[in-house]
Amino acid sequence: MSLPSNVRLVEVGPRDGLQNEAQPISVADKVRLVDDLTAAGLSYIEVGSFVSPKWVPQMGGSAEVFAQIQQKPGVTYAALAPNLRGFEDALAAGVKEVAVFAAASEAFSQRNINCSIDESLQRFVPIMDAAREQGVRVRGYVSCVLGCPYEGAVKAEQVAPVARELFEMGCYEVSLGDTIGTGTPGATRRLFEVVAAHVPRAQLAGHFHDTYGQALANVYASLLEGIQVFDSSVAGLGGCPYAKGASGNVASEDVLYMLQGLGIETGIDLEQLILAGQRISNVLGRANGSRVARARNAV
Ligand SMILES: CC(C)(COP(=O)([O-])OP(=O)([O-])OC[C@H]1O[C@@H](n2cnc3c(N)ncnc32)[C@H](O)[C@@H]1OP(=O)([O-])[O-])[C@@H](O)C(=O)NCCC(=O)NCCSC(=O)C[C@@](C)(O)CC(=O)[O-]
Repeated sequence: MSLPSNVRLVEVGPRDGLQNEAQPISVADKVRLVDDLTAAGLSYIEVGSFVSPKWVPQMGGSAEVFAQIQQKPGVTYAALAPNLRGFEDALAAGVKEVAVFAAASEAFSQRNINCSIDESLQRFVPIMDAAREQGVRVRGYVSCVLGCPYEGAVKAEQVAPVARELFEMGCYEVSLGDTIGTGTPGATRRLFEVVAAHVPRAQLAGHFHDTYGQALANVYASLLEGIQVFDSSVAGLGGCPYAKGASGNVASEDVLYMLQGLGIETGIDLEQLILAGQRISNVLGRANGSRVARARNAV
């Protein structure tokens, strides 16, 4: 299969990135991050989550963040919603696109959202109904597609029915998450081969964490499988509060640099993206997790 000429990056830094931070991050800093990402030309930014603040305190201020960001026409500003309550709160905050999240592993589902995989899928049905009524698009996630922190190996055959269910209930796109970053390019290719028999490739996305240093290689393996949408996190921010030791998402700057090298168009400005990543890294007081940004900033 030849490489695509266009790729869409879904910037998850403000949500997947910041949700795992122990230190408080002000609404103003979150807003500035989202505005910086908009300025860099991202067309899709996951801004926050409408989940229980007892479970993920860092996402508690998502409504305020939505109220203060400068929304640019044509850019999607999305939020996670785990249940109807979250969906309604998101709607009240003016959110126009939400994401629901399930898992391919029972143990992870229980730890992350306190219910079984089946229960979670049933919980999404009223969200889908309400979203259809309100004209809100819904994206779906499946976590632990290449490994689970509690159950170990996860087979592609476990992932496919969950992805299909999300797609059939109305998710326009299903993002497959390597939550703990254990996947390798061979396993990634096989995953997409198996899942693509149930969900069209054009409706699948890759979401790779870099815990084992495989994320960029897995993005490339996915490109070879015809996947054209990738979730990434500026400065490689992130982790998952329910996956101990999980490191950040693949850094947006690193994915963009690779895509530019492959002649693949994204519409994103690398230098502006590096500025956005460095600014939030300074706020967090930590080293920038993007190798491209570190190299550029060292020059
Ligand atoms: C799903 C629940 C709420 C179930 O949590 P629960 O305790 O089973 O829910 P409940 O219905 O029994 O409610 C308990 C309390 O939460 C409140 N509540 C209930 N719903 C909401 C809501 N929407 N917003 C705010 N509050 C809410 C509810 O009102 C109640 O409050 P109390 O009476 O105790 O004061 C909880 O488990 C939860 O919020 N989990 C979120 C976990 C999370 O955000 N994880 C990270 C995102 S997933 C991820 O990162 C993976 C991904 C997507 O990036 C892909 C990958 O890498 O794999």
